[in-house]
Amino acid sequence: MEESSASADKPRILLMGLRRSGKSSIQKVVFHKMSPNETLFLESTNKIYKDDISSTSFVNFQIWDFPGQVDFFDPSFDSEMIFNGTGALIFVIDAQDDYVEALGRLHLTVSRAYRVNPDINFEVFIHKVDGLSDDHKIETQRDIHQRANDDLADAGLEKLHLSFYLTSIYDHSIFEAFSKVVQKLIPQLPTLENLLNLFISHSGIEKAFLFDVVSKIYIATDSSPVDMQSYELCCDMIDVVIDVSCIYGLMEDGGGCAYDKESMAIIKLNNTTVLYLKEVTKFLALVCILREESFERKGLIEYNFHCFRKAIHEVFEVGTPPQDARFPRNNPLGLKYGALNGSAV
Ligand SMILES: Nc1nc2c(ncn2[C@@H]2O[C@H](COP(=O)(O)OP(=O)(O)OP(=O)(O)O)[C@@H](O)[C@H]2O)c(=O)[nH]1
Repeated sequence: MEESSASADKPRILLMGLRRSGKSSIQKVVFHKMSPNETLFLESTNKIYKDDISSTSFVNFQIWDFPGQVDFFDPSFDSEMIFNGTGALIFVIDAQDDYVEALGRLHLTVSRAYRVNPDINFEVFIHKVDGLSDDHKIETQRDIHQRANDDLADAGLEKLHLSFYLTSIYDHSIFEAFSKVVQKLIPQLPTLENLLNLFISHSGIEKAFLFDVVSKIYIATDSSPVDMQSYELCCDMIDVVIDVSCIYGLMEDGGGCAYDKESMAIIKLNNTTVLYLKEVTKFLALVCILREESFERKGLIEYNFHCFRKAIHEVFEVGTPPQDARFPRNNPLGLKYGALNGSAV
């Protein structure tokens, strides 16, 4: 396959693992909105499948799905070319199967890749955990963690760091894990986090996520801890907004776009919580969770959102964080604080 130099420059995420471990399913569910049940009919991948998702997603990476059994000793396997320019290598282990063989393969793969490019982030997805009880999940993770690191220590590769995630395509865990993998590859992450912290503290918001709309990966959030329930709620909101927009928002001839500059939604839940979604860029949306009483200061939130959106555009356009020289140090965005009577000060 001919690659343009632009796409060759993008950092790659490699998905590797034994046959039937779930690689293609992960890719289809996260990036192509395939429903988990449909993956039962996926055929086995026989050659490297390169999926460039940058035209639909903020995630400017290529995802390479490798066929189950790559033969590293095959001369046609050019490990220099493949591992150089790789940002993250995700190794998928089927937790419902006997994983001894997978562990051997994991060791072979990461040690080979590390020798070519020690800067790769090595991520291990302990996958298909939907079939396991909670205790069994913890035990499996502990066992895989221990054995994989023992193998590395025996080979003198203590510096090679593996990160582990429990994942399944049948819940949000796969999106959450992919979010973490992608976040590590975003150089602007600390800036985004700071901007989100400033935005929520000035606007009385409890939690805010910056989402890649098409994949529902969150590329950043404020620095308060993420609880799965909040994340799931925000993912569900994106689904609702996009689905309603697809059904009722497009032109009769099918023209238009389900997600554009005008996209925004407010959902009030029956427990005094409000969900607030607004377009930030072509691919990104801000999704916030806040209390009903904070939402009384809607004007303030909208003003602060406007400043936040502008700053995000600057971060990505210029590629550098807003400079202190241009923004006062204690309030780099020019945000306004909400007073208790609802007016901005
Ligand atoms: N229970 C469960 N099954 C899964 C999960 N992910 C994938 N599967 C199933 O695992 C089977 C194999 O999935 P594939 O995505 O084809 O696996 P692959 O690793 O791409 O396989 P090759 O192309 O042969 O290398 C399919 O029947 C999927 O439905 C999961 O999270 N939970």
